[in-house]
Amino acid sequence: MTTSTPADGAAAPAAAQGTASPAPSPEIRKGLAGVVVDTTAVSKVNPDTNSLLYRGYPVQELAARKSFEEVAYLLWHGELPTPEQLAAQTAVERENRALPGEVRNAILELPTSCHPMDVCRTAVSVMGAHDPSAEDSSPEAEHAKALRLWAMMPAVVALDQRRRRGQQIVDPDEDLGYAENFLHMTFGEVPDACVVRAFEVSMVLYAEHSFNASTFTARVITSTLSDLHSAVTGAIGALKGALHGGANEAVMATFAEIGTADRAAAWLDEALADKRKIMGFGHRVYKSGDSRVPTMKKTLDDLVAHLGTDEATALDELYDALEAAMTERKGILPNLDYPTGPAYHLMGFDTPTFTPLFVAARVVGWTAHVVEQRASNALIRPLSQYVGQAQRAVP
Ligand SMILES: CC(=O)SCCNC(=O)CCNC(=O)[C@H](O)C(C)(C)COP(=O)(O)OP(=O)(O)OC[C@H]1O[C@@H](n2cnc3c(N)ncnc32)[C@H](O)[C@@H]1OP(=O)(O)O
Ligand SMILES: O=C([O-])CC(=O)C(=O)O
Repeated sequence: MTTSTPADGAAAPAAAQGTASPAPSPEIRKGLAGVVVDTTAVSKVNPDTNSLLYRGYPVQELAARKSFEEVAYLLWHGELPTPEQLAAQTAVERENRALPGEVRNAILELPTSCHPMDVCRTAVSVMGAHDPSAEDSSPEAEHAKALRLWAMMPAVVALDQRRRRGQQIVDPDEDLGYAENFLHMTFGEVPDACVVRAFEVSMVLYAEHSFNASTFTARVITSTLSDLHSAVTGAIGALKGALHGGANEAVMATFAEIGTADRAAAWLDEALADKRKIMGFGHRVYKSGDSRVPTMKKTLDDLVAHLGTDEATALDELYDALEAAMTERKGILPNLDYPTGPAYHLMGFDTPTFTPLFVAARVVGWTAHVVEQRASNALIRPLSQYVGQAQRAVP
């Protein structure tokens, strides 16, 4: 026999105390949907106006006018940097781009068959084990660790894609900006400005998104007074799933399954009949469109026009056909993972590298939230309603 009780920690029901009233049922919000759990000053997601503000600035304006480095500074410090502040951050970022030997060796020991998100997770864990101030949680130490971690992530992602392709590892180039250097380490050369710009826009758009599942994971871990690298390691695990960051690579699997634009509607009807979730569509917070999609779709279209290949045009047509069919059948709109998937493919990244690219950007948001959580901490520990066996004697 199973029993249903009030939430653990709640007052015992009157019935259990010998009176007749039934046990009150606690309100359960599955998946914490619609629950406000804390305040934040890092970003504001507004589904009513389809807007996203980073520290008060509209993200599409930041994507158009600011570098990813400037946006990272803004998210960490609350204000855009002065030229001196940016130069100081840039100097530290460039100094820390090369992976320490122990991180590089740990990656090279992993099987090339493991998922690149496992590589990211392991790399961050090893960075934490070797970080001289791993256990120092002062705001200064946390910012310094966040900056080092952010600076090293491109080398992790690039090294892993190259080793899986059997290519020689490319060292960072201190004369290049963040986005150019990332692409240089991955592809052995800096691509055209249009590709660099598209990549940088994706980094800005992916950098932060309030209390999404991976950021909340980082905040839960921080709330126990654990360290920053543990919080980021856990967040990477949460981002890997297909309902969150893993959707950007799942989008490419969908496109591969469909093949061509003319097959999109029929494919969708069958997938929906089979009750499949269509990756890259839908969102827990935005119900009438993701604020970031118009900017990223325009960036994808620019990339397609710039490349001018049949493959790029066909991919864009397939994108439009599936979006139109999904809007018509279900009224469910694309999220950011929908345009970033094909954009990363056209830039030349392997599909399993897409979610690690999301990590490289979101590490900024995660660490901004770690600092915010620590500054005003309360252990995150919700209640549950027990529905298991009633109390019984051990035989
Ligand atoms: C950057 C990011 O992390 S954005 C999210 C990336 N994830 C994805 O793209 C995965 C696909 N999308 C989904 O699974 C969902 O839309 C989520 C998980 C993102 C949001 O889910 P929720 O807010 O919990 O919405 P929920 O799952 O309750 O959906 C409501 C209804 O819409 C349907 N629905 C939502 N998204 C989809 C989808 N992508 N494909 C098909 N149906 C969908 C659900 O089946 C449900 O239908 P029902 O009421 O008939 O049962
Ligand atoms: O907010 C969410 O739930 C998911 C998302 O779009 C993100 O993390 O960028």
